[in-house]
Amino acid sequence: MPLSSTQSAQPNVGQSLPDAGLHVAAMSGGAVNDPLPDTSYDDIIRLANLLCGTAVAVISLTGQKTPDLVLQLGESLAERVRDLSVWSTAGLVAGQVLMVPDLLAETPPSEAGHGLRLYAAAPLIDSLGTVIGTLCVFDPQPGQLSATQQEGLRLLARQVVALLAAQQKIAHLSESLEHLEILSATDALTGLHNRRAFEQRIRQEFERARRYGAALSFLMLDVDFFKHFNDLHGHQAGDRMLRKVARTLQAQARGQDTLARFGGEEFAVVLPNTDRFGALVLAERYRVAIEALGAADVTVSIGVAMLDASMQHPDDLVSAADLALYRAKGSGRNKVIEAVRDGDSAGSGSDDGFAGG
Ligand SMILES: Nc1nc2c(ncn2[C@@H]2O[C@H](COP(=O)(O)OP(=O)(O)OP(=O)(O)O)[C@@H](O)[C@H]2O)c(=O)[nH]1
Repeated sequence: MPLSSTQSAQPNVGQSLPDAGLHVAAMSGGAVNDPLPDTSYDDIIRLANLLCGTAVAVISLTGQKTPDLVLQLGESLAERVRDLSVWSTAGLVAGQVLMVPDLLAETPPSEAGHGLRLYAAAPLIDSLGTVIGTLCVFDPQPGQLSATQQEGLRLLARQVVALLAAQQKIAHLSESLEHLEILSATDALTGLHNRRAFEQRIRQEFERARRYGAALSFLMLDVDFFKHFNDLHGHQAGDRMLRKVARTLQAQARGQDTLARFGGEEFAVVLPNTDRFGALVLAERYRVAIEALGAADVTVSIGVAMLDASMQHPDDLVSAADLALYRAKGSGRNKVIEAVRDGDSAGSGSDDGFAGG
């Protein structure tokens, strides 16, 4: 990945001299991400050329292969730059600028086709004192950098290191932030969405469904007699069972559905674009899957609610499902019961539960 884009097309320095003022930036692949604008590196490269009166400037990171360097400088010159850096490790570590007044004098004629003669490199030294690369300048004319130019190049090299460090810090921070965001939306016990993430999702889906007239259904599930399970097997076994229930529900869920732990032994499922029949079928599938676990007779009761015109707030949908769940509990548990719908007099779905299929 280049630290900066080239100002013009890739220079073929193996065959012709680059235009005066041309600058090139290169680095070994993928060491840093891109949160800082590449123009920062462009500016440094431009400054290096202005300061030194040179034609080409390159930021090169060592330690890895440098395909971009090869691409931009040509095989033979890239090789030469690497060799020079190796030769001069001692000088570079001391922070000195390495200068070769005439590369031609040091290069076998067969490899001198790049046409660049003056070469000077300031080391990029990280906070541990390790040389991590160079900021180098090249020119088609042989020559020398003055003491002031060398000092300027060294200072610019320090700015490159500062930019790289800032870039790495930003990348690290954004990784941590991403991790925190995931953690803050996840239920620690089951790995499902937590209540907070659920509330955000149901709000979004509620608004979306009302705006576009789309179907939206919601399930509230509660593990039956879970207090008894805990009393019998202990709280830790209870935790394991909740994880198992969560995994089982997850295995049945579709990609668009949001499965969350609502609290305690209660789970919630938001079903976008799902009508009444689809929701009842899904709920029955969940119920059967938990029953089929055959684990210590663990079952779930499920209340099913659909968005209707009377509902003004996501809580209305949740309350409707909650009431249906209450009826499922009251009518024997291990049941799927549909909420009373707008316009129903006595409510739909008998308390005998839904027989899906
Ligand atoms: N192990 C474990 N138990 C929990 C957790 N959260 C809630 N519980 C338990 O779940 C039980 C819920 O009990 P109740 O609300 O009386 O309901 P129930 O026993 O499932 O009975 P019904 O819902 O009426 O079928 C309580 O004993 C809670 O302590 C948890 O994270 N881990």
